[in-house]
Amino acid sequence: MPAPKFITNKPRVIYWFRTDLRLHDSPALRAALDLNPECLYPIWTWDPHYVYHARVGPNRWQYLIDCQNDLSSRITALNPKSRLLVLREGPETILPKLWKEWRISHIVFEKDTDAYGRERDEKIERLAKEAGVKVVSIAGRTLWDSDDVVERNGGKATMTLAQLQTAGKKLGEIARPIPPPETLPNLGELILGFAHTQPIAALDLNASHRSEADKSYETIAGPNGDLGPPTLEELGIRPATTRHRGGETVALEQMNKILADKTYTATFQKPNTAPTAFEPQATTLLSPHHHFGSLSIRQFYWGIVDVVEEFNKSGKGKASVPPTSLIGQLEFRDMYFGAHAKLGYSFSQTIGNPNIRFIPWYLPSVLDDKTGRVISGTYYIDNQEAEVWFQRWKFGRTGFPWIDALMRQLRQEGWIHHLGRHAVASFLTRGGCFVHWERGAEVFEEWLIDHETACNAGNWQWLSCTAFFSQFYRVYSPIAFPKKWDKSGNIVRKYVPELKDYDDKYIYEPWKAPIADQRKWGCMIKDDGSDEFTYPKPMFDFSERREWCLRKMKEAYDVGLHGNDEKVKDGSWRSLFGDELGNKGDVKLMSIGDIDAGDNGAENVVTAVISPGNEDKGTVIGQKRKASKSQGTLDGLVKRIKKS
Ligand SMILES: Cc1cc2nc3c(=O)[nH]c(=O)nc-3n(C[C@H](O)[C@H](O)[C@H](O)COP(=O)(O)OP(=O)(O)OC[C@H]3O[C@@H](n4cnc5c(N)ncnc54)[C@H](O)[C@@H]3O)c2cc1C
Repeated sequence: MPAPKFITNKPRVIYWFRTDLRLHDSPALRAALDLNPECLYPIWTWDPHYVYHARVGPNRWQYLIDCQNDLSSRITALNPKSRLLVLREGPETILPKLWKEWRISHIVFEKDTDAYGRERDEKIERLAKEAGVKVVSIAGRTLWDSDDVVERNGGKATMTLAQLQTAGKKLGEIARPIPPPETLPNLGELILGFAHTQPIAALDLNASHRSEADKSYETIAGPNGDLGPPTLEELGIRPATTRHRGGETVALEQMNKILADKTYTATFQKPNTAPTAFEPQATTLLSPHHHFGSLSIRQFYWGIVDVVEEFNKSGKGKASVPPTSLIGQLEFRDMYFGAHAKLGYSFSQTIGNPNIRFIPWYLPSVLDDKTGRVISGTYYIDNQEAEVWFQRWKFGRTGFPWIDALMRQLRQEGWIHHLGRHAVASFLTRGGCFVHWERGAEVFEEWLIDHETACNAGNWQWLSCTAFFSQFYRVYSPIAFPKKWDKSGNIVRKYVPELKDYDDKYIYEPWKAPIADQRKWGCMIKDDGSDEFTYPKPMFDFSERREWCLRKMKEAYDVGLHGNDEKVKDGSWRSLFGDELGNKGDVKLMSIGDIDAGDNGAENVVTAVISPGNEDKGTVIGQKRKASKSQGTLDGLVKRIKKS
């Protein structure tokens, strides 16, 4: 295709916002402005991949919309004739039309090393080449370009902090942040005279969060025809419940407040921050801003470095250092990005991943026969009891108040402290339920406002001792661990209000309270109901489960298989383990979407019958909406959870 003709010789630029919803310290935006364009279109493409195939609950949707509205206002503050343009169409179809219609010469964006992001961008680059449009893609999401990190790590995934730090040293000093632009070019004319391509209706992993049908693809420019950011109503998504708000303005305020507390910033040590603290929390809560790029990681990094230098000179004491310091936290983030950048899709799953130990967890994922990738939200229910434990864990009904408080905080607010994440992840996997870490990672994907594939998958691997960390005998107690931080259990009183009047002595172990006291404190510990006057008994004996899990972990470590071993892929691993797991049987269920996240949750349970003998290959021979087979105790549990 011949190159488009331009009226002037100046570039006409699309700036494509994706992982960088900010104006400050954006190397890619700077590159776009350095082109000295005749016009600049700041756009966001409403990509069906994220709308339907990534698991996103109401709180993260709201956070994204907050970021978009704030960005749009900040753009308009610099140029009243400009704003963020949200185009309700996927990038692969809309961009070629825009290039033509708007006579675009360049498209500029922040580099994305996520597996899907890379695949999408490769396609866009091909299409741009065909259309004679120049592509400028610049790293800015991490301290160092993750591809450069991998290269300096000998072409390997960064699996330890030391590897990241060594690669970082070779790459040299992290660039200082770039100041925000003082002006922005005008938009070009906003012609949208082309046909709108709507996505093909496919499986919607977020259906359970919608109270109405998604209308976001009805028109290209949204209900007001102004290309403004959508609302939750337009998406049909239920209202958000989080108090955490997104956007560059809030992010910068939050960061500046943290940096102004020089002692906190300089002496921060992650293991000394209380996971039981919630208002205010003990750590920075900047992770969702880093995820959406509403706060530049380098801006924060250099802010910390400057404070640390000043603190060390002040004679007030010695600043903390990695891995426990704030800089250490940012380095961990880069380490996971380096691993993900190298391994792509296989980073976030066991099967096919050479770095992940194989543990025969319950509720393993179903794989796509063609790609070998996990089909998000689908798994084998190979053990009914484990499925019940998993659902009880997810909805905060385990009977262990510490675990339930955290899981309810996560669902309600979309953020929990790092050590809280440790506690619930350890409990679900190697320290209690022995459920696959991929199940937990999916729940986090759905509910976290800071969900980041690299960090989520990487940290779940760490906590389940499948990669990055191997001390599986270090298990978090759901009683002794929170007691160490908060004897009176304020976090439980806040998020498990049934127990708010319990005495400190029983707050983490309410089942031990005498019946008369249970009555006096207005909440009976029993399993046959879930109203505000009852709270369940613990779903298992924790000590017994811990011992059982430790035995299984030791066995798996001794067997020594990894995600890329043939025995793991073909299912013959079973012959190497004892039969205690019981994950055999001829009919398996898998569920797509959510068992129960809302009123229509049960509608979204999908069952699939797996042909006997094909369990390991994941061959689905029949699939239909709504459970066709009684799920026994599971149904009862779902009903009880819904009632609560
Ligand atoms: C099971 C599990 C799942 C997790 N999933 C995610 C996720 O999806 N997205 C995410 O950003 N973090 C994730 N984390 C890492 C960590 O818990 C959060 O980044 C952190 O709690 C965010 O709170 P904060 O901003 O107050 O962190 P702070 O302690 O204030 O740290 C500052 C920044 O450093 C980064 N950071 C800190 N710890 C980590 C870490 N362990 N790994 C990667 N980056 C880190 C974050 O960007 C954070 O904002 C997960 C941890 C666990 C154990």
